Amino acid sequence: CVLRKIAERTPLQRLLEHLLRSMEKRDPQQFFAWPVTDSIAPGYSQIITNPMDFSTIKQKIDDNSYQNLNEFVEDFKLMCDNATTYNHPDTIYYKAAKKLLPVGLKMVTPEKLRQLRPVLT
Ligand SMILES: CC(=O)c1cc(-c2ccccn2)c2ncccn12
Repeated sequence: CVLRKIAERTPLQRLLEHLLRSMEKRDPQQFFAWPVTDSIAPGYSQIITNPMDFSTIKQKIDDNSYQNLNEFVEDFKLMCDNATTYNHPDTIYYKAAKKLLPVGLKMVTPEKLRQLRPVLT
């Protein structure tokens, strides 16, 4: 029906949504769920020129903005790097980012991705 175009998912979108859900599970306090505001983080927008968070990644998946897996991984790394740039090492946000980065990167190793194929096709 031309009026209600159901958003069909490409295989890449299905892979990225699966990976995003897995990464979000490793952020139970939802520190990375939403954009960081200047009200909760003074001067944030002056210090962090390319902000990134899970909700923005989700929107980019839905908008089919990622051409490949690497662009998605780059945004995940950017999100974690922003947190270690803005926050001091003794903060919960810095420590959470330091823990989340390797966990997220392990999800996209060739070995892990091979295990995924049957599930996602
Ligand atoms: C990710 C990050 O840098 C962050 C998340 C938060 C945050 C996230 C959810 C609820 C409250 N704060 C935050 N607060 C102060 C300074 C930095 N942050």
